[in-house]
Amino acid sequence: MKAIEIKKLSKKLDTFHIDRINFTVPKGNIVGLIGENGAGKTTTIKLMMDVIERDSGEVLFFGKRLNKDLKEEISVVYDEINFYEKVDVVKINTILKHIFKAWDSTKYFDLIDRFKLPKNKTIGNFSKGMKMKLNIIIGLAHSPKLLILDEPTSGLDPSARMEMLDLFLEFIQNEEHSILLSSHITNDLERIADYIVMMHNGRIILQLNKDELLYRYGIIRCSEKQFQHIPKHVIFAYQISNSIYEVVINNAPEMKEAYPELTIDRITIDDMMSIYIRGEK
Ligand SMILES: Nc1ncnc2c1ncn2[C@@H]1O[C@H](COP(=O)(O)OP(=O)(O)OP(=O)(O)O)[C@@H](O)[C@H]1O
Repeated sequence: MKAIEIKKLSKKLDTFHIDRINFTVPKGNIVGLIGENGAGKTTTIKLMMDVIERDSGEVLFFGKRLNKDLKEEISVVYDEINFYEKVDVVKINTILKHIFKAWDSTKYFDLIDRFKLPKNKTIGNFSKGMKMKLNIIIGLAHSPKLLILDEPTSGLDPSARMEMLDLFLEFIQNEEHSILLSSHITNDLERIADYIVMMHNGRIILQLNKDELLYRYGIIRCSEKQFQHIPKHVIFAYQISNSIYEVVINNAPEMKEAYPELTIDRITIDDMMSIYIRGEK
């Protein structure tokens, strides 16, 4: 079962084009959507949720088009909070329990305590990180099956980030829950994501199981002469700095056997993205 299935989703904005993107979020999994600033991650999420009207393509949640009932089962957390400024967390509970059918006040206050958010301050006096935590807590307290998070950890300090990642892992434990999470912090995704979807210039350039990605992809640092021997079809991207070629390849295990003289290092998702963005394809 797929929690999300996106088929040929397209949208032309002024100078930017979301170009026939396809990807899926399998139920019970965490999918990390990564890409540089302006790659189109937020626009994609807004198109999925009908916040922006799409030109073409289809988005299915649990096999169905978005409707009122489905919206109850999906939480979308954007990286901004803008309408709760004058109230405190207690008042938010009072408001939202009347809005969401499945609002869980106990879960909400448990998480408020767990993340040490003050009960006596209005949200306008919260720090950016505190607002971000609150946003995520609200997202979880209306008991969704699917959580969609846009840059959820970017304003958090390292210990809060780790705690939030643990919370996401707890959320998917029952195998009925799924997460789509956009982030620049690829370390976070390496830690928790089951699948990685890479976006660049409004297109999906790669989607793969994370373990397979880290197993299959590798990085070769070599001379130009050695570079000429690397079969072109295994090259994902490369860049040249100070006459050293840094080459991202898509079949490290086979290349290690075929070219034992080459040193093939493990790759990070950061390296992959930055060489793809700055280098040659
Ligand atoms: N309403 C709009 N009208 C015109 N262009 C837009 C609109 N919204 C977004 N864009 C453009 O779409 C592109 C993608 O923006 P988007 O916010 O989706 O990127 P992103 O991957 O989420 O970036 P970031 O990591 O910086 O948040 C940008 O070039 C942006 O200027």
